[in-house]
Amino acid sequence: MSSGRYLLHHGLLLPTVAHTKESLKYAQDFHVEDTDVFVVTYPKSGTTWMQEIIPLVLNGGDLTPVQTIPNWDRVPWLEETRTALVVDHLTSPRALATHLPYQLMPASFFSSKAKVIYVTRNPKDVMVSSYHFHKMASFLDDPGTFEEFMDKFLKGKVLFGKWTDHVKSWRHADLGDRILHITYEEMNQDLHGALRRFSDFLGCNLSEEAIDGIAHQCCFNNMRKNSMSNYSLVPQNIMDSSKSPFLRKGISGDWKNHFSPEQEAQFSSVIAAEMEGESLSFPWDLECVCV
Ligand SMILES: Nc1ncnc2c1ncn2[C@@H]1O[C@H](COP(=O)(O)OS(=O)(=O)O)[C@@H](OP(=O)(O)O)[C@H]1O
Repeated sequence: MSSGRYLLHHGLLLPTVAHTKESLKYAQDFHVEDTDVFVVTYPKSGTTWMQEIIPLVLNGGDLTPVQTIPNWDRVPWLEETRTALVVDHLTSPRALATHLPYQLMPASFFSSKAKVIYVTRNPKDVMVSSYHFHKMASFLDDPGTFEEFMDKFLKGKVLFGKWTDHVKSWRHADLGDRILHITYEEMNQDLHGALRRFSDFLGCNLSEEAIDGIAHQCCFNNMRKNSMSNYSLVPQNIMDSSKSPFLRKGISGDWKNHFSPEQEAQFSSVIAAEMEGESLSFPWDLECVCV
């Protein structure tokens, strides 16, 4: 691991391009408002998609924010350096994103009424997406071979630590009806249905017409064209989309194009062992590699 590119925060690896000790202290001391909405994800699980969706849902489908504000300022990451710079420009209800595990949320979050939407994605597709991201992002170490990256992923020696720890921390969150769990796969399969769930959860009462408009704006092909959301504003020497676009494929199951049967078996057995006793079921549980 290259020194200087990463820092450790409570044992979690974070990229210094976006996080400093000051930004992490800022996140810890952040004053959460009851009306805040947090989009929570393990990296590569659909964060950018939710940074498009949630402002639209909260604004009744008004396209202005997603057409004029880059996603990182529209729904800033709580733990990143930019939040302190843009938070005063957010209108209420504020939408914020975070990759933090539950226990590292700001102290004021736990006593607030803020809502959370937690998006989980098949960890195999998360790993594939992350692998390609490491190839195009110059501020991250080269991922090495797929085999080497899988080893790091399963050991949690990747951004924000182990996928299993992150998912479990938020599944055990004591938040009652303040939290909505959804999967990337459900969103991909039925975006309209997901939007209705978000609208109900956030009390937005969106019309079917508004939901149609939001679904149109948020579909992969349209988001890919939106310079406020496709990371094309980031200079190529920082994110090189010729190596891999940020909005890369946007599908479920791309892992089947990357894993050998042996890798799939090893990956599944490590994840299953770490999720044992959780009694969680996910849409991808019945999939296996076809040989
Ligand atoms: N609209 C839409 N539909 C379907 N899929 C989408 C959409 N927007 C983003 N994506 C896909 O999400 C993956 C990136 O994840 P994140 O946005 O969480 O990345 S990050 O954590 O913010 O770096 C990345 O997945 P992969 O394509 O598998 O690499 C993106 O393509």
